[in-house]
Amino acid sequence: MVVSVPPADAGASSPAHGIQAAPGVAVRCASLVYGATCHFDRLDLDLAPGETTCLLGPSGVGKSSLLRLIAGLVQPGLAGTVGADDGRALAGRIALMAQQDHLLPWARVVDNVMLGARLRGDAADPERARRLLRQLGLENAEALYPRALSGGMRQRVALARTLYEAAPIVLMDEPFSALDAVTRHRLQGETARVLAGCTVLLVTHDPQEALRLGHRILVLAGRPATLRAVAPSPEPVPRDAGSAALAAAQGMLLTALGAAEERS
Ligand SMILES: Nc1ncnc2c1ncn2[C@@H]1O[C@H](COP(=O)(O)OP(=O)(O)OP(=O)(O)O)[C@@H](O)[C@H]1O
Repeated sequence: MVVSVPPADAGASSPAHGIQAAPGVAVRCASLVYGATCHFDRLDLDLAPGETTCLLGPSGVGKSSLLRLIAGLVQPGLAGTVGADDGRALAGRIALMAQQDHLLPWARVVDNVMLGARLRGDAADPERARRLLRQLGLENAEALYPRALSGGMRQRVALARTLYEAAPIVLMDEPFSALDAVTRHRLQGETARVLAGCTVLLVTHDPQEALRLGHRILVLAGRPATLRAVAPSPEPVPRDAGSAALAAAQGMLLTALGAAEERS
């Protein structure tokens, strides 16, 4: 999904991407019910303004559904209210990177990155798209079509397309899952830098990723599922993957995830 970004508010403090102040997001009374199965019910979630919240939990618990609810996508069985803490509408202020990359097969990489602008009828900025592609290690891929890309390259194009939107609220569903370990580590850092100051919800199955990137870490688990917070280590993000504090936090997070599996 690609959504439009209105002009910056006059006088608003700007996050690193220089567009708009990022609001907090409040999800209230969220539920996901299919037939007799209640995945979650009356769930509340707050995303702090300008911070990254990482969401973990067992497969099938409802993480992507929660993301879709915030994005305003309609899904049978999914309900709840979502609002911004600045009182303004969320529409046009969210960028979503879904699990599927949704690249257009007939458009070159650079045009896929600028797809949102094109769909809105906005002037596209090829230089900015190329800069993002370079940052994500795709400097030689801009003229290729998606059929010529590996799975990891496709995922990086989808990431570039999400970052190109410069939206103040960014929702990402396992954005680095198809990448090799070294590339993943590098792009986690790049992404954190580009998204500094944005309100981000990042779904991941990787505890270390959550610990590197999350100002807050939440685990969704149980049936019906509930949210539990796990303390991140105190350093600023992106955290050093090799730090002792991160290793200590990882032990606690793995224990929480083990308990979550048992509850689900
Ligand atoms: N149309 C449907 N009918 C019945 N159940 C559905 C339907 N669509 C989704 N579900 C169920 O909703 C649950 C939540 O799915 P969701 O994709 O949100 O989970 P998730 O936590 O993101 O999973 P994963 O980590 O594997 O991506 C799953 O158990 C899934 O089987």
